[in-house]
Amino acid sequence: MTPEITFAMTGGHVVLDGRPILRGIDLTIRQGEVVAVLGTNGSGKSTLIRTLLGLLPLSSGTTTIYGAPPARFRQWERVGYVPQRLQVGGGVPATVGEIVSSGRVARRRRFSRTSREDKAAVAAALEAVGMAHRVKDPVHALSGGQQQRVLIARALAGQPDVFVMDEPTAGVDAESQRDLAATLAAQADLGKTVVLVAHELGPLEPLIARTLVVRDGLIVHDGDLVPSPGGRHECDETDNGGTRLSGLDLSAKMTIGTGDGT
Ligand SMILES: Nc1ncnc2c1ncn2[C@@H]1O[C@H](COP(=O)(O)OP(=O)(O)OP(=O)(O)O)[C@@H](O)[C@H]1O
Repeated sequence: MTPEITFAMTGGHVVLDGRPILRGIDLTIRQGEVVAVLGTNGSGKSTLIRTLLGLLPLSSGTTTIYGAPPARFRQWERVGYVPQRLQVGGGVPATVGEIVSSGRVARRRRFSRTSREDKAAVAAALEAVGMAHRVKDPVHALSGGQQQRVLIARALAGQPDVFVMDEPTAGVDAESQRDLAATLAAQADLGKTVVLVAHELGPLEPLIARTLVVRDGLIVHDGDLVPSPGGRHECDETDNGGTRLSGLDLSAKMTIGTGDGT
């Protein structure tokens, strides 16, 4: 049976502040795929994943999450989003435990109390990112990399069907990157979809089955990431949309680590 379609975008254009940022994206991601979105700063990677999630509106084209346009999508418990940065509003100091527990909200019935299942999922997620010992600490007392791990735990706690991660390894130390790779490998084995934006794949690289390269708001490559003799990585040349990219061109534009994420 063909896997369910997680995301489908057709002719996706996004204009921000009068500037075209996405300029015609056609993309289908099926359940169980592990996809890396690569590209230079400002190429449109975050815009693409935020638009897939309905956080930014299309100026033209269509996009769906599990078959529904974002505005009509109701199964948010199926989606785990890890944004680039932690944003805690209201000036109230939230603890690590509270942030991770908030990942369960979409799963809970309105006004229902935290269940044993909720507590177990939160504890397992904190354990997976090595932050269980900081559960009572305010998130603002954590380093950037630790905050990133808390955001990953929040997504894990929700036990979603798809993880959408915007630079999940940014600022995260090598050991924690390896832990994340192991965690995501286990999720992929469970048939979860993973879409992640990265500048350096590091230990995540063996998981990646498909690579999208975004340049100037277009997907200029959709396919494998192939190792180059120099130890760095570059994409093969069967790109999408008629733009032919040489490996040299790409590796000059992107830094894709090959080693332990250091
Ligand atoms: N809210 C916004 N209003 C106006 N322009 C925006 C907005 N958000 C992003 N942009 C612009 O859109 C372009 C693409 O930004 P985006 O964040 O998608 O890039 P990116 O590929 O994720 O970059 P990075 O690797 O630096 O995170 C940039 O030129 C950016 O300045």
